[in-house]
Amino acid sequence: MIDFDNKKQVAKAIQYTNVNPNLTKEGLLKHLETCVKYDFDAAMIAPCYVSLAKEVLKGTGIKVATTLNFPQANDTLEMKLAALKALVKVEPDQFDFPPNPGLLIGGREKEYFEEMKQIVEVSHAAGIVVKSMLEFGFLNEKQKVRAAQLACEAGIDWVKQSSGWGVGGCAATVEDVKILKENIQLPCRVKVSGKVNTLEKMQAMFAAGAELVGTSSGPAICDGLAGDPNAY
Ligand SMILES: O=C[C@H](O)COP(=O)(O)O
Repeated sequence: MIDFDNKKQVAKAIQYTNVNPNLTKEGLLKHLETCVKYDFDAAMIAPCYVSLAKEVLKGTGIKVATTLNFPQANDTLEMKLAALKALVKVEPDQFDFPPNPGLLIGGREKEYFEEMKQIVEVSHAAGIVVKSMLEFGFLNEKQKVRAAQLACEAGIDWVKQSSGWGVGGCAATVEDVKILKENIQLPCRVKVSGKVNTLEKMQAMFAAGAELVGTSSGPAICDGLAGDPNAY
């Protein structure tokens, strides 16, 4: 567990996110500048900006994290793998992707699992860390448990209860973080996201088992201010 009185440790548990489709190159550069200023763990940005972010953040130790088939989740596996092939070429350190919730809800666990497994295999071979956004807003209790277990079995590095963009109130809850934590084992770990916009909320999520947070309120959290609840 990090020391929440230590700003450096707090910053190093934050992946500062701006994956808005209307983000311009200038906006991206400002975002990266903020990542450097606070020394966040990662800049979480859209795939179209990975190359530029890699160049700008070179030597800072700040990771470049991005997304795959985000936020919709329902491309075919073939499409996801083709996009992944292109993503591997621009060398992000990590990416977050949503496995298709409809497969799990429809009882097609094998396909749900297989999708994650194949994505993990390609990514790990390229040295890329993979996080699954399990979109708990779509799932009932039993499905949430299975989603976490299957992601862990498939070799996913980090499970996350939501992209922060899904349905069903995508705001993170302590209960959902606990479900993740209780249904995975190391080396799989828990990332949380969705309206985690204050230090207090981050602290509560970490007490429940999260070790990383994806948030658009990184600076506000570090400065002890309230983040923008309507950031997205
Ligand atoms: O980490 C991903 C989400 O987009 C976070 O957004 P949010 O902090 O505005 O809820």
